[in-house]
Amino acid sequence: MQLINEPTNVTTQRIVLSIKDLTLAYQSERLILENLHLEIADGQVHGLVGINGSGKTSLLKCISGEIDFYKGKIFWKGKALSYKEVALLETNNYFYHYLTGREYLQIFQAYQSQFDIALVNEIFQLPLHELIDNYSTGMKKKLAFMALLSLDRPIIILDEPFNGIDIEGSFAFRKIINVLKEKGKTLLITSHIFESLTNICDQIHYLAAKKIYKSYTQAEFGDLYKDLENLLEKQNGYAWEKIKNII
Ligand SMILES: Nc1ncnc2c1ncn2[C@@H]1O[C@H](COP(=O)(O)OP(=O)(O)OP(=O)(O)O)[C@@H](O)[C@H]1O
Repeated sequence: MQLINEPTNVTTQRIVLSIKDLTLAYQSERLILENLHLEIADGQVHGLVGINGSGKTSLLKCISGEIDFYKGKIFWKGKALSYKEVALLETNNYFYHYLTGREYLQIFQAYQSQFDIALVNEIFQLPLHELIDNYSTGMKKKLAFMALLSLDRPIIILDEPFNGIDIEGSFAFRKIINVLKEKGKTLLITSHIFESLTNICDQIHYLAAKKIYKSYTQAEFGDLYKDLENLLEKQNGYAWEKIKNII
């Protein structure tokens, strides 16, 4: 039996999600991603970190099919990836104003009738009878996460899932992510909360200079933290020296 967070050796596992030579520019034609490569093995949870604006959300949107004007190829099990393989939790979630939480989830339930709204809500405790408009930011994110769980897709992409979520909710999210992993789903998650990723990921990728700059296995997560500290020091060393004189 393999423990959930036991280090996995990616070289011995079958690569299922493969991104090759991905290059992306928006209208301005400034390159956001350039010849980016990324591989994820079957049933693994991978994290994606990088400074604000480095292109994490853009990459996730390419994988989920929301952006289709990139160059390069994305493969799922050796074939061109279809957006139907992917479930995406976006950073910000938008809802129709006049729906209650329950009505929203019932739309998803239509696709998977065995999805038990009441059971899942025992974990999240949302006031499902209320209009979503009256939900807080964190409650909306929980609702969107619940809806995503009803979609039985092999690739699950979570963009900043822990943003705005209370401690209990983050704990529940992590537990559910581990269940999804046990069920063989492949997950890619961004987060600015380093510890939220180290607890659940098999690998973490650092996105910088428009590509996957460096990838870290579980045994190397400590190096990632040190690398980030060193990078910050190198880039802004002078400012760090002087800042105490001006604030
Ligand atoms: N629709 C768009 N049109 C033009 N430029 C965009 C668009 N969306 C994102 N960008 C630019 O692409 C770059 C990458 O943005 P992206 O949102 O992918 O970064 P990120 O790493 O997810 O950032 P953050 O950590 O702040 O969420 C940024 O410079 C951003 O301004």
